[in-house]
Amino acid sequence: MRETDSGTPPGLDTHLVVERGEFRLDLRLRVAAGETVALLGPNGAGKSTALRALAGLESLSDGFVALDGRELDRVASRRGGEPGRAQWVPPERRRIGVVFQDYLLFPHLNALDNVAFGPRRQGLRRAAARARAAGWLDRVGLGDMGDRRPKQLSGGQAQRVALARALATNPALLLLDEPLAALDARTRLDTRAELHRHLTGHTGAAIVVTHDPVDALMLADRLVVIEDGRAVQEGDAESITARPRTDYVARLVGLNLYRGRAEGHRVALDGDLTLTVADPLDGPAFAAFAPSAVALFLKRPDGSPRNTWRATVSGIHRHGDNLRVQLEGPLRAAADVTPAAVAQLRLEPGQQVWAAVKASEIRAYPT
Ligand SMILES: Nc1ncnc2c1ncn2[C@@H]1O[C@H](COP(=O)(O)OP(=O)(O)OP(=O)(O)O)[C@@H](O)[C@H]1O
Repeated sequence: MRETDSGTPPGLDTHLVVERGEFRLDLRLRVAAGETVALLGPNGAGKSTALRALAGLESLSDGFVALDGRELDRVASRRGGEPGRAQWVPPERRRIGVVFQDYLLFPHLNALDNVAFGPRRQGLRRAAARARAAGWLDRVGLGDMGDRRPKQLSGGQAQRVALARALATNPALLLLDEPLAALDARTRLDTRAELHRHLTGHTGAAIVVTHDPVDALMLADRLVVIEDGRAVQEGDAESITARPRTDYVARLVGLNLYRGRAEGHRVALDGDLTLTVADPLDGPAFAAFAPSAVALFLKRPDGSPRNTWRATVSGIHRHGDNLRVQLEGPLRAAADVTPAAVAQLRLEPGQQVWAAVKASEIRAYPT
């Protein structure tokens, strides 16, 4: 691996602490050069605050930001009063490219000059900066739109110009805040694929903030889930999907998740229900199963070695080709059933049913 002057591997190394009234962001994060990390989390988790702090637009209460071995920000020891800055590089001198939702393009410059702005700042002459900008507009498929003002571009086009503008400076760190959120479904699909290509070609580190698990899975090498200012789970898509550790993550990946205590093949859940699982385990455990693993019956099913419980239907919604049935009772759970099954069982809110899940469909793992 390439090394920086200080001998550290290139990329981002940071500990962000931002205190703002009740809210506290406390996030330790490393992103290698060439790697894309998705920051995922519910509203108000602190995702945008993290990006703004990295860009230098938000003051750290504590911690540091180092990029390619160079410190951009460090808060001096806080003992005895207000935090001071031991190191501070202003936003415009950080090698960071940003695409923020509320900060897309300069309205008074055309697309070409928007993209040329960064290279100009880096000291390139006007003609050279424009040539580089034209090259980037080409790469995002907007070679013929250089003379358009932002208000003459569609949302998707403006987003691509913003991406070209961020990449044109060859940033060591690329920050994208909900890059696809404003786009309609069709444009989103195309832009996501295109963005993925650019991220793959980008040699610096990249962080993408998103609400959308599909965007995160498609764009990033690694996911970091933050809730209430802290990282609650991180890993690749496979490990997070297989073993969610919070209710938010479980909902995100579409699983029913419960906490309990395992003793061999039995997991006693925090309510008073005990599940039988296929793989034995001991100690505090999570148990998770997919909504599609839940079968519904009007009468208690017998014979098969299933987990069964009595439940009340609290809601029915369309979910892809199936219907998702929300169940209340000793276990709050979602069940995916076919429209035919809903009709046959005459399911409706308020109705009592029996729910069943096979032991082999339940994943149990330590907390
Ligand atoms: N300018 C501000 N002044 C005071 N509090 C703020 C400000 N901006 C954000 N907050 C608070 O800081 C916390 C983190 O907000 P932040 O915008 O970083 O979350 P987020 O994860 O990006 O959320 P979203 O997905 O809704 O954009 C929230 O509790 C929010 O209410």
